[in-house]
Amino acid sequence: MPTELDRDATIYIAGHRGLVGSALWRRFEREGFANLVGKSRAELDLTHRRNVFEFFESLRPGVVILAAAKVGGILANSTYPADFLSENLQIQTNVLDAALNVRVPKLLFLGSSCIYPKFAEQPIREDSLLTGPLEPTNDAYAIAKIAGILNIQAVRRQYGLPWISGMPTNLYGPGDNFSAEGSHLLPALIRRYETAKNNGDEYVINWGSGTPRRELMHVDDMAAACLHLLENYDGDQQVNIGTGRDHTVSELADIVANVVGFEGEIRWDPEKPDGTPRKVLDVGVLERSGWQSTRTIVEGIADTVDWYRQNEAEVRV
Ligand SMILES: NC(=O)C1=CN([C@@H]2O[C@H](COP(=O)(O)OP(=O)(O)OC[C@H]3O[C@@H](n4cnc5c(N)ncnc54)[C@H](OP(=O)(O)O)[C@@H]3O)[C@@H](O)[C@H]2O)C=CC1
Ligand SMILES: C[C@H]1O[C@H](OP(=O)(O)OP(=O)(O)OC[C@H]2O[C@@H](n3cnc4c(=O)[nH]c(N)nc43)[C@H](O)[C@@H]2O)[C@@H](O)[C@@H](O)C1=O
Repeated sequence: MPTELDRDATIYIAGHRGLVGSALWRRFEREGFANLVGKSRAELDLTHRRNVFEFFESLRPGVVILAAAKVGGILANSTYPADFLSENLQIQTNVLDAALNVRVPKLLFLGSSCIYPKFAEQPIREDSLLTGPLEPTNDAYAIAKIAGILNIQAVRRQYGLPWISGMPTNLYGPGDNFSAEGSHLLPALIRRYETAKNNGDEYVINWGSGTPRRELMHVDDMAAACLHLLENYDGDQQVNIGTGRDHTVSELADIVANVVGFEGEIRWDPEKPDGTPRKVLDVGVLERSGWQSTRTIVEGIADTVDWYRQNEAEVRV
């Protein structure tokens, strides 16, 4: 049963300065929500349990979206698994417990497509969760996210609150982290190619073999899907959020090269991890609920390259 969110509700977007949180903020503002609340990590560190409880007791939000997490690309995840597991468990347990304490009526928890088994049948359906071993480069992060899904299901069962979970595919867009070592594929490529073009370099070196396939979604589409789910979905099972279309890393690199205008050679570094060979989501549940992604990958990358060029001095690196 669709339920429109009250445009005057107090909506706490945890992680509102990140890639996802800032896109959610833009989307909700555009849709007329008047009481959005965000706190930077410096203002409220979500690993500090007591502070998180006090914040929720004073704010008593009507809607919470949990987009705060320790996030990084394949190398960051495989180099710092203990940090990814511990910080994410702390952040989400504190936020979900504090939200339960004041009985927040609507809540969306965000995980990631890496929760699914490394060799899950493609496209990956929601019910393939916990049917096989995880991809080792991000298993610690994935376990924290799986705990979050179970936390939402447990609250629904024990307390009857209509909280939900969304599992986005790989995302990109304005506000991304463009760090050379810590970022995801697309921001890394955009910065590398733009720098190479500006420096007149003859070649760039990308990671791995270029053969893995990835599904990439523009973060503004993902934010629209999140609002849609909050208004149109009330179920126990996590919902995949993606486009349902994927490309090889090498194809994505060629698109970035074309959009940026880099004409040099592309080399590959086999010492860097490839990660899972393929993870394209089955987006049937999302589409049957009434939302579908329409932006093409070329449009999305062109938008992000424009944003990068206009904000190069301030991007996160
Ligand atoms: N990026 C992607 O490709 C994908 C992301 N997701 C999910 O989306 C969510 C958001 O990711 P994304 O926006 O990319 O990540 P970002 O790194 O861009 O943003 C994360 C945000 O979390 C905040 N944060 C981190 N640690 C703490 C803390 N201890 N206390 C308070 N705030 C904290 C940061 O705050 P501050 O800015 O103040 O430091 C930042 O705003 C995550 O749950 C992630 O799993 C899912 C699939 C793919
Ligand atoms: C969203 C998801 O993101 C992470 O998983 P991932 O999909 O493997 O992430 P990625 O974007 O970093 O890499 C995708 C592919 O791209 C190749 N690749 C080439 N060149 C660069 C490059 O320069 N940087 C990066 N990062 N990758 C590169 C790289 O070798 C790999 O084959 C999870 O850890 C976890 O955080 C998670 O949930």
